[in-house]
Amino acid sequence: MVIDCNRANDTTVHFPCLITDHRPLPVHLAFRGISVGAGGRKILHDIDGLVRPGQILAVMGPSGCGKTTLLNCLSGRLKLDSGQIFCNRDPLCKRWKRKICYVLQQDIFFPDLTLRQTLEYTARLRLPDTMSHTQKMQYVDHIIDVLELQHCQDTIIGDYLKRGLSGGEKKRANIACELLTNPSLMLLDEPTSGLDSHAAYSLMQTLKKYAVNEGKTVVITLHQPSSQIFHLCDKLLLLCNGQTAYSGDVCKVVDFFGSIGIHIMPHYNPADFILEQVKSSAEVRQKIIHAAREQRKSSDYPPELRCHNCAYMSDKFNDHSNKLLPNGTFPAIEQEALNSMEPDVRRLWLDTHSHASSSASSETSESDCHFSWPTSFWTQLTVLSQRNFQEARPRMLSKLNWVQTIGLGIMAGLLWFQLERREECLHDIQGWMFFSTTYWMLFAHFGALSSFPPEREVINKERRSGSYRLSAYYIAKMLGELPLTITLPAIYHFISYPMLGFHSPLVFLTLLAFLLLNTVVAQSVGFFIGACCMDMQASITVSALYTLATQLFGGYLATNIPVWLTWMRYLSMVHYAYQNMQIIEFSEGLPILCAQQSKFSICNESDHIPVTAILEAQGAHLPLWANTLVLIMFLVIFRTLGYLVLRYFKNPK
Ligand SMILES: Nc1ncnc2c1ncn2[C@@H]1O[C@H](COP(=O)(O)OP(=O)(O)OP(=O)(O)O)[C@@H](O)[C@H]1O
Repeated sequence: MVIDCNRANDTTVHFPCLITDHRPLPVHLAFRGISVGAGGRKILHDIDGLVRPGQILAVMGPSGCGKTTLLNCLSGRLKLDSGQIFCNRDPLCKRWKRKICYVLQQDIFFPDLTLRQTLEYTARLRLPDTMSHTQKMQYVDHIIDVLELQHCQDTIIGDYLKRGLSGGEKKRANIACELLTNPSLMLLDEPTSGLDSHAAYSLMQTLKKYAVNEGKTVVITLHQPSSQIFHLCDKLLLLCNGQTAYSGDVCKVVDFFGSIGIHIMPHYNPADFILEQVKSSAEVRQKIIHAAREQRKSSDYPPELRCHNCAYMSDKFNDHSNKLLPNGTFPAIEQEALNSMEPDVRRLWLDTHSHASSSASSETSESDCHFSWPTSFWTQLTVLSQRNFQEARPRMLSKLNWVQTIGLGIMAGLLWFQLERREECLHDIQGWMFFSTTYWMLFAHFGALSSFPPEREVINKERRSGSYRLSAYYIAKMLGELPLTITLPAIYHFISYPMLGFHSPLVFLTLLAFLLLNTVVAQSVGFFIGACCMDMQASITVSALYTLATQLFGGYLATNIPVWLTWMRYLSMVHYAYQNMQIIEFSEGLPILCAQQSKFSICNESDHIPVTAILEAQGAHLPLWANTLVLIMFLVIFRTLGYLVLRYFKNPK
């Protein structure tokens, strides 16, 4: 049920009409003793932090100090060497991970979709099937409203080649996509970088209002905030070489530095001041880190982060705590721990566990422990097919591609215009077939190869956030792009083949079918190589080698292949399509008349050359059905291999 969500007043940020059942729990986030290493060195060392619903925790520090690494840990994407992360005193588990959104530093989108289309597809994929389409669209409207994106909702996202949204609008779009899932905890990696001071402040203000009004918990990394932005944050975690330089209230940081003899000059931006200190001499840095360590022993250090509270935060406790007793109370050990909590934390903890317990008896209990997809396979397949079609259309059917196809169709038609059915013209008829199959093989292969790297970025981002199944994406990609893949070769065939010489509609359509099958197979191989090679240069080299070998062994350029190399012919996809086109073309219509000085021995007994003699001259023996079967096997094998590579070898962590 959608409840009416009128603005309380003009200044209130109003968040999506919430279905009461889906209103997420506020999150009290605490992390303690986080240590992480990579590449043989420690990146984060014993990091603590705490942030409550409605608050913003700013993570600051010089470049390379470990801010992004910390967010990766908090989102659950990076395994900790040691330390603990708690949401409402629950260890971070799958149930909580689904309530977290992570806005990456890079704005990764499909550049040809408009902002509105991007948000609509995200909503259709990530909001549960229990919501109607209208409700999902209402969510989108509200998000656009909240993030003040109305004026650019129909602008394409754009990239460095096509102008689209501005940098600030892209950042907001990035955040909007994540907010659509109505998360409890938001992690944002440098959302203000690259924005001018006004855009950065305005974005931070929106986030602040959102956090306060909706009770969201926000963790944000900042590089060099203005003092206005700095004071919008409630908590600060200052990092220095992966160690804590300060963890506490923003308003107390200047006093903290003052207490160790580092005083801020009047009218100085405190954010600039503290960053300068953690970037200064090793001696000063050590002094600050030491003071931050001492700060942990002080009485006003949050009790949640102190070690003597370890008992009630232990995994053991939390294992038991998921079970509310039948009489509605908790076991004695937990009751004792509950009494030691601050009132607001206790309330959140009780909410969390009563929610977990009540849902334990319902259908949703499974999804609390195990990951479940927000939408069904069918929904994912239909939405992704539509999105793939819409996203790929401007790229695959661009004006330039149309011009190229029509121009080439006319050129091929004129070059091989109305060829006679004589042995002297045989090589030219075969030339048209071979050219057509190899050209469309290259077009589809390199098209798939070049489109995959940018698309992979978006897919990886969406897979990391658990938006859909890989299988749904994979099938949708094939289905969504199929009409686009076959359009241009079909247009080429419609133009060039009748100019060459038209026998019957059946021959025309069968030749077209093999041309298209060959194109789709080539696209599969391109997709497979694109999925395997992360390096574009390497994938181009592998593709060039394969497609050139395919042409050389296709049966047209070289017919006297050394015996020990004949097996290569069977790896050439063009070979099969080319053979089939010959079988069809030379079996129907007028026969090919022998030349006076014929190279075919059969011409001693007959005045025309049968199709079998033409194929034998090339050393080809497979019948039509066998060539077709091999082409289909190529298609199935490369599509399956592409899926397996993405599923098991290029699985984003
Ligand atoms: N997988 C890895 N292997 C080795 N070193 C790594 C790895 N990941 C990160 N690092 C190193 O860890 C340090 C912290 O990286 P991180 O990206 O967290 O820094 P950051 O504070 O977010 O930097 P910036 O502000 O420039 O984005 C860097 O020195 C980086 O080179």
